[in-house]
Amino acid sequence: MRESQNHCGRHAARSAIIAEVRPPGEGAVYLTSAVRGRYSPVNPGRVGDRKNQDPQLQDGETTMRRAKISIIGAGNVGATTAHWCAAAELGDIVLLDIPQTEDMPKGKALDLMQSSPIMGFDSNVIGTNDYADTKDSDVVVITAGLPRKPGMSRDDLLATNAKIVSMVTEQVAKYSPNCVIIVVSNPLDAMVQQALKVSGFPPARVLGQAGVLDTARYRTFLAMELGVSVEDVSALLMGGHGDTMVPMPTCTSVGGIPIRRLLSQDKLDAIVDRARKGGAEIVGLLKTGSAYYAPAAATSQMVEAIIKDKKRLIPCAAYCDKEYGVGGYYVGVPVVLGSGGVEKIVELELDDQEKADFQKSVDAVKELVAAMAKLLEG
Ligand SMILES: NC(=O)c1ccc[n+]([C@@H]2O[C@H](COP(=O)([O-])OP(=O)(O)OC[C@H]3O[C@@H](n4cnc5c(N)ncnc54)[C@H](O)[C@@H]3O)[C@@H](O)[C@H]2O)c1
Ligand SMILES: O=C(O)C[C@H](O)C(=O)O
Repeated sequence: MRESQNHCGRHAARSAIIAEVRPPGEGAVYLTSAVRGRYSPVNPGRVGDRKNQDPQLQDGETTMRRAKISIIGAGNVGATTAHWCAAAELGDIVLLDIPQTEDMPKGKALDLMQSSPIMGFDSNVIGTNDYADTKDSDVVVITAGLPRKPGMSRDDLLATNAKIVSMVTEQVAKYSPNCVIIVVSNPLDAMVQQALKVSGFPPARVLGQAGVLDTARYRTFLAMELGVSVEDVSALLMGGHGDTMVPMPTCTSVGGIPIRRLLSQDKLDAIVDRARKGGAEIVGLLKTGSAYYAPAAATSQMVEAIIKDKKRLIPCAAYCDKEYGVGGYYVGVPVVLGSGGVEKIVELELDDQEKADFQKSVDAVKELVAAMAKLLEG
């Protein structure tokens, strides 16, 4: 085993039970590593649900282990998300694709594992075509589905991807009833709505990735224009993951300086426009598919927020009912993301222009969801 091959002393110590802790009201929890997985600070409740996997444990004792992340769809976004998650040692990773892809997910997983001695991570990565291997995941990322090609809009993927996301979600919910689902497949806002419906999960545990990516694009273009570090650019975009997404100049600052004091309205408008069309720009360059490095980085940031219960305040596609008066749809809003999934939707006072733009975006999402319902009925 890898454990015994390197850093012998460290691993020898790890393979023994290294500590015993008793969270209030729970049985003994043994912090173990090599054999049963390292203690993960994440989701102790969820991890603790998997009790008695070890026959040596007594009733009520639990085994802590690494967090388990399953990624459905081992294509560009899925495999790259696995890469970022493994490199950040967020947990053990299962990469799943359809049987027609045969051993492809296994090949990608093994390749990633072989980078671990160089990159210095101990996450276990497996590839599979069998949902049984995803059992009891803490987080499941759905990237299954077609990407668009030049000349297509994300909405052109609706019919095919709605069916794929429905089939995938059914299996995910069956094997990991307590997980948090992050949907990435497009058209995003409709796909995450479908995942909510099929999973039957509470809305807090089903969310979509779009806002982190869209905001990252906006921040990148602002940093490029101003010649400053991206780290100093703080920003927010709201609304659906489409051309109607809503930039929020009032929530954009660089080193604490409001953006309007640094850039003319014309320049800001041009940057906003480029961010809105950021996905299409990459599709036009790649020609064979759509962006994946930045989408995967965005997704792994969300996985990290959940796994590490970080309470990140970031934009995600979250189910909004009364919030912002949306009325039961997924749309990009700022949320607090932690081990419970969407733990809070942050409601901002919008100015008149922002309100009108946001409503336009919500209307586009509603139309898409209605079109999906028709397609799935037919
Ligand atoms: N939300 C976002 O910000 C965002 C960003 C990038 C891409 N996307 C979307 O993510 C999806 C994936 O993009 P990609 O570039 O990885 O595409 P890709 O073609 O490289 O990979 C998709 C994978 O899904 C697999 N798949 C298809 N049906 C499946 C099923 N029923 N079960 C399991 N796996 C299945 C395919 O075999 C393929 O390996 C696309 O819909 C794309 O539009 C969304
Ligand atoms: O543009 C796409 O089709 C993929 C993704 O939604 C993106 O924004 O990069």
